[in-house]
Amino acid sequence: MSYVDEVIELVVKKNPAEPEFHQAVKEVLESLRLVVEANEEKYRKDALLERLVEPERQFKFRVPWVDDKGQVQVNTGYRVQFNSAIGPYKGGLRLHPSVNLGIIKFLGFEQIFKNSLTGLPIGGGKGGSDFDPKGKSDREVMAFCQSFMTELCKYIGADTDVPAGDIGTGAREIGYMYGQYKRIRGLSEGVLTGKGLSYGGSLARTEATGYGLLYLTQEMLKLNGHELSGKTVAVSGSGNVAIYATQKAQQLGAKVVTVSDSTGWVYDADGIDVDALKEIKEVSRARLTEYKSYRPNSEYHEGRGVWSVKVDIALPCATQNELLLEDAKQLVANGCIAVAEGANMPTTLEATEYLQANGVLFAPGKAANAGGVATSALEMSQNSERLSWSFEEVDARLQRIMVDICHNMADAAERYDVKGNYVAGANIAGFEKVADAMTAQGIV
Ligand SMILES: NC(=O)C1=CN([C@@H]2O[C@H](COP(=O)(O)OP(=O)(O)OC[C@H]3O[C@@H](n4cnc5c(N)ncnc54)[C@H](O)[C@@H]3O)[C@@H](O)[C@H]2O)C=CC1
Ligand SMILES: O=C(O)CCC(=O)C(=O)O
Repeated sequence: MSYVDEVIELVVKKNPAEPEFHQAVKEVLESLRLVVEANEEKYRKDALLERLVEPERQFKFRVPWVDDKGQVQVNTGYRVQFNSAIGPYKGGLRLHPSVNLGIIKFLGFEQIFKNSLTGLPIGGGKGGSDFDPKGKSDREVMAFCQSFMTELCKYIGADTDVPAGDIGTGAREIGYMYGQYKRIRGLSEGVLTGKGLSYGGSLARTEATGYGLLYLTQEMLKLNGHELSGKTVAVSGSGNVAIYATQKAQQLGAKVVTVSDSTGWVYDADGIDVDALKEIKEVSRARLTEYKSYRPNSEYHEGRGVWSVKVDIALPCATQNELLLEDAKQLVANGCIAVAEGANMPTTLEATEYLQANGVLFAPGKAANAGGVATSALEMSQNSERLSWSFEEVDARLQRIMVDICHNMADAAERYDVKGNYVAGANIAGFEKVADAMTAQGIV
């Protein structure tokens, strides 16, 4: 059996009931076959792959808090510190009822290679809780965040592990967590990113993941003789990534015609109204059913369906495994030319393979959504030097980083004779740096 297959088997055996983690490991290791074969003797002897798939450390903890009725609620908190070979652990905190250890491990594993691709010195980590912020009052969210940080603060720090936002964790939650960290540890430091602008946040971090997704998509199209301007785009999700992806796509001359949430989706033939979307999701924290009151000519549908719309480009920006094989078939049948992942692992393995086999340009999340964490690293730099850069400066750096990522993944694919396979290219380019750093630092 090949070394890659042995390690995939080991991961499944050692981590049963963690299907998302298996999926992420398979996707990465399958595309590293050629690199691993070229270095097999050394990697085997050093158990490099076995070390890569085993988190350096993981925490699971109780999070008790009191709801508005005076009832005590208990959630489970997680932080997985996956790999620090190239820098302090870095990655978001997901607050969603579906969160479990396997989901945090898949996200943490992806984060290792994504962070490496940014070219910045950040290792991979991820955390979160099965707490559901939906429908909770501000006071309840604060009570949860304070309790969560009371435990988490023992394991994080500006030079060790720097969490940030993810699904369910936005500026409000980061604010409450930062306040509690400072209260307990007495340190005003860049321990979290995505902070508010009045207490150490970076301009453009809110926009960064969505904007970065479009910078990379635009470059990928350019490399393949297409342009973004004039294209019709389907976006899924309506959270942080989806909103700013929609905004930047429209600024760059494309038309976004869909957005979605966990209960339904909107089709707006005239192009999504970003101001209305922001009002509904960022201010009122309401459902997409509200969109029709801003745009009477739009359509609202229950359930899923954004991938059934005829578009040139698809940008999945909601959650994992939301673009399935039948969706991929529909996109291909409708003439879609490119898919770029704003979310983490939104496309199943079978759907990815189908898209690639049918000539659709496919940018994997670890490259396409790396602009968020890259800008978080820029926030860390600003915190360390106790300065704030202008929006234009951060945005210009973000653009450069995304263009570089695009070229690095394309070049790595070419080097290994899989030209145009950006899944392989991103995995190879991300892996090479981490493997090199792990090797240089000895058996740890
Ligand atoms: N916020 C960031 O900077 C980054 C986020 N990501 C990824 O992007 C994706 C979206 O994250 P955010 O926009 O930050 O979160 P968010 O909480 O702001 O928005 C999440 C969106 O996904 C939808 N959603 C969640 N679960 C769903 C489900 N089961 N079915 C259908 N829709 C669902 C929600 O309705 C919402 O529209 C996630 O995969 C996240 O890991 C990736 C890189 C950075
Ligand atoms: O900004 C960060 O540190 C993390 C963003 C994140 O969670 C992600 O890239 O998936």
